[in-house]
This record gives sequence, C-alpha cells and structure tokens, in this order.
Amino acid sequence: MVGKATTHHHQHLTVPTICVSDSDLKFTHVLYNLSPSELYEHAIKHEKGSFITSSGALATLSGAKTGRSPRDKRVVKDETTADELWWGRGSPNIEMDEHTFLINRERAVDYLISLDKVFVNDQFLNWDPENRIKVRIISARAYHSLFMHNMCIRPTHKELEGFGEPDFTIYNAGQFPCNRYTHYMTSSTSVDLNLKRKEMVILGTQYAGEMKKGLFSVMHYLMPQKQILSLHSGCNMGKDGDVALFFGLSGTGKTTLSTDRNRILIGDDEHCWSDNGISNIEGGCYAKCIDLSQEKEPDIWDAIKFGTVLENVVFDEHSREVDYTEKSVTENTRAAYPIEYIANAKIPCVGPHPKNVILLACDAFGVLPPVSKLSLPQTMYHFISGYTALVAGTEDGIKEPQATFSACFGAAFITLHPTRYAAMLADKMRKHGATGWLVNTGWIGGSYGVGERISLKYTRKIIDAIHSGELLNTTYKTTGVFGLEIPTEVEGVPSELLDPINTWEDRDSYKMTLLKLADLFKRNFRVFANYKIGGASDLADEIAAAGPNF
Ligand SMILES: Nc1ncnc2c1ncn2[C@@H]1O[C@H](COP(=O)(O)OP(=O)(O)O)[C@@H](O)[C@H]1O
Ligand SMILES: C=C(OP(=O)(O)O)C(=O)O
Ligand SMILES: [Ca+2]
Ligand SMILES: [Mn+2]
Repeated sequence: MVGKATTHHHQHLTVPTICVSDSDLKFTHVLYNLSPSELYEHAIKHEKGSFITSSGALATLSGAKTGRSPRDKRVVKDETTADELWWGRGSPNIEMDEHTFLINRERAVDYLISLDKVFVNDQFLNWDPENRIKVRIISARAYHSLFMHNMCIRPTHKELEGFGEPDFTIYNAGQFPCNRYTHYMTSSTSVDLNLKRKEMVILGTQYAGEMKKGLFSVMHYLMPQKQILSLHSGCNMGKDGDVALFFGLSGTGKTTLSTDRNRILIGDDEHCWSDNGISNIEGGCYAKCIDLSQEKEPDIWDAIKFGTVLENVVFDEHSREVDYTEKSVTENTRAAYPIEYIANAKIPCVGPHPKNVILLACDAFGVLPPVSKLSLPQTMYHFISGYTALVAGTEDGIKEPQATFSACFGAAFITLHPTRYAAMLADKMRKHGATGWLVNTGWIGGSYGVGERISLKYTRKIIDAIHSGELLNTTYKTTGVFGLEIPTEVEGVPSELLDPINTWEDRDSYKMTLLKLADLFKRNFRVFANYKIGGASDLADEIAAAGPNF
C-alpha cells in the first residue's frame, strides 16, 4: 500500500509502494529520497536540537545514546544463520528468535505508521557495480535520513527509476523504546538483525551509527558468500596507484590517516576486497571530530559544510561556531559527510589490489612500537587479535581508554567467525604481495596517564614512509617478547621514539608492562588456537607461533 508522488512542484520522484506489515495500518505520508535542503527544513522545523552551524553543517542531537550499544544488539538465530554465523564467547552476535524479532518489528512499524510522515531512503552499498546491494531505510527523523543520504551511495535518478525491491530494509524507530519485558531484551534499546528476512529493526536509540554499522554487519555476511572480503578499514591510493588499507577499531585513526592531502581517498571505514580489487562500501565518511582543528585535519575540516551532519557537537548560540573541544554531550562527537566533500576523493570509490595493510593499534599501555613491519603470520596473528584501546565514547559506557581485543579490528560488526576473514586476508595478501604493518597510534613514553599519545605528525610521517617504500629499504631490529621488526630510523621521526624502551623513564616497569600486555594477548588468542586458518595448516601453526614469546 501507500505512497503516491506528492504533488509539490519540487517532487519529481515516483514514490514506490511500500508494503511493510500485515497489519492494515498504512504509512500516511512518505518523504522519499529528499534532498539535503528539504531535510534541513524538516529537521529545523520539527527536531529539537537541530541547528544550522556557522559552517552550514546541520548540528543534531542523538538523544540519550551517543555511541553504539553492542550489548543490545541481537541477531536472529534460525536455520539460515545457526551454522553459518559466529555465536558464543567473544562473538558480537547475541541471539534472538524470529518470533521476538517480529514482535520488535511490529512495534517499530506500528510506531512509524502512527506518525504523520516517515522518511524513506532508497540507496546502494558497495561501489563495485558487480556486487552492489540495494538498501531501503525507513526512519522517523530527518537527521537519520540525511545521515544515510550522506553515508550510503546516492543513486542517480535513472538508477532510482529502476530500483525495484531492496535487498535489505532498516526500520528505524529509535525514538521509541523496545518493551524491556520482551524476551531477550536487556534494556529499552534493541538493535535487531534478521538476515533471512533481510531486515533490521532499531528501537530505543537514535545514534545514527547503529544504521551504518548494522548494514556493515550485513555486508560481513553477504560478501564472503561471494568470496569477497569485507573489511573495517580506511583506504587510500597514491599517485602511482599504490593502495593502502588502514585497519583499526573505532577512534584509532582510520578516517584521520586515510584522509591525506597527498593521496586519493577511496574510503574511511568499510571496504570490500574482491578479485576486481578494492571498493568502498559507503558513499560517505564518519569522522570523530573531538578536538578537530583546521590545522591538524584540514580536509576533514573543509568537509564540514552545508549538507554535513554534525552529531552532538556544542556551538555558540549566536555565532553558531562549533567548539570541537567541547565534550559535554559526548566525547564521541561525529561529522558525517558525502565522500565527494573530500577534495581528493576517488569517485567511483574503487581501486586496485592493496600493497600495504596497516593495522592501527591505539595502545593505552604505551609498550608497542610506533611502527613494526610484520611477517604474514604476524599480520594474521595481530589481525585476529585486533588489540587496541577502546577510546572514550565510541561505545556506551566507555569513559577512558580500555585495552580491548576486537577480532579483525571490528568484532562488534563481524558476522562470521574471525578466522574466515583472516583466511581470506592471508590469501589476498599472498596473492597480491601486500606487506603488513603494525602502527601504534596510542601512547608512548609510558602508559595512559603517564605517557602521552604519540603526536599525529609523527604517525603521519610513519605512514608516509610506508607509502613511499622507504621502510622497505631500511635497517630493522627485532624487539623482545613480541618479536616485532622495528626500523632504526624513519624520516621526520626522532629515532629514540621508534623503540618504546627508550621512551620509558623506568625500563623495569616498561618490561613488566610489556609482559602484562603479552599475557593479555596470549589469553585472548586461546579461543582461536584450534582454528585452522584457511587451507594451509602450516600457516595456522605459524600464526599461533607469531604471538609473543615469554
Ligand atoms: N597519532 C595519532 N594517529 C591517529 N589519530 C590520532 C593520533 N593522535 C590523535 N589522534 C586522534 O584520534 C582520532 C582518530 O579518529 P578517527 O580517525 O575518526 O578514528 P576511526 O576512523 O578509526 O574511528 C582523531 O580525533 C585524531 O585526531
Ligand atoms: C561509527 C563507527 O566507526 P568508527 O570506526 O569511525 O568509530 C563505529 O565503529 O562505531
Ligand atoms: Ca572513522
Ligand atoms: Mn568504524
């Protein structure tokens, strides 16, 4: 039922009929693929806390939730997913049954239908035309519609005419709580995925990142079925076509380091590596903007303009100038913008096979070297370990950096067992001769609270040296315990910083802290020990041996 083209002079698109529910309730008024200007008007008229800032970007508030709620995520366990997905200890996939999914879906649909208007976005995921996914987002807020307008791939009019039925649909009723007495619920928030029905339901959280990451989980399920490796990574390309991947958990530097004045941006967060090469899954970037400055991150600064969504920022009530140092709402302030807002973005966002695979660890212990060159087994070991410190705000309840192990540097979003992605990564790195690197974008000179976070300018110099090939022709020394190959010099970086033992006041406490971290790695890796990564079992043994020795 529903949806005729509204008769307004400016609406050219024919609104598709959208059947959402067996109930005989109907969407009264569908606002279909509105433009940023139209969405601004709806937000400012009807959504508290929505303002136009001095840059022209739209400031919005996401309410009580200003980060993802991983404990409230549920995935329907049924005959389609029971054997295929990663369940149990360490897995982000907390099960629910189909019936409970339908209860929450009905609640979301009834809420949406009770409104006098809903926003509908029909868009794409994955710039690789052979493996594109059609998504439909039904939401109650202009903020959510503009966010996904920016973050998913925007169809042309022609593509929209032939859009047809979506491959996946999100019902975002985030302002409305789930019923916490419903089976499987742990709070008034529930973010539910049903891979068989190809639907997602959001209740009790208005944080827009839930939609982006929910679709990412879907891609982590769909792409491996086509032998395509989905990756939680940033990606850019040099003038000679050398592609680099930047893996990292939230807040470790994917967006910051992949946005580079001297390189072409392919994407900042979610990619696919297929036999055709690399492709960005998304149509936009989602940058942390805490302490953002024009001097430190000029390209991200310039991307904050009309059409960009700013989440939970604080601004002057008269000048509407944003104060990016303000974290009174949250430390996880965000800017979501179309990728073409970055001057040297590559459109379409596709590129050749990666040459460098950079693993970003934000080490709160301050004992990992700023840069290490990894063997293939070491790359796999660290990729499966996914060690980093969750930085404040990215997830509910994180107030200060917390050492964490997040498989594939994005465990919260992966759907299959981590070793499935690791096996594919090993194959592709071997096949295309890619080099693995471990870069610590966290603390040096002591742990969090004693040392300080390594300066972004040094990290950028290290990344430049990886891109230029300088680090392939330099001398290395091997560190104790983790056995990491560290370069003795990197242009533009004080050499003493390259080996953490030099930057700690007290060598004994460095050694003790290093052993403490090594022990955490060892314990964490136990759950993966008996998995044979891919066919070659010798690799599996080498990976197990690539961890710390102590
Ligand atoms: N040495 C460093 N390397 C990378 N980022 C750093 C560094 N020091 C501070 N930062 C800050 O850390 C944050 C990284 O955020 P972002 O790149 O958006 O992470 P991600 O995209 O991985 O979620 C940015 O605010 C950046 O300015
Ligand atoms: C929004 C997210 O992306 P990022 O990796 O940029 O934090 C997230 O991971 O929650
Ligand atoms: Ca990011
Ligand atoms: Mn991310």
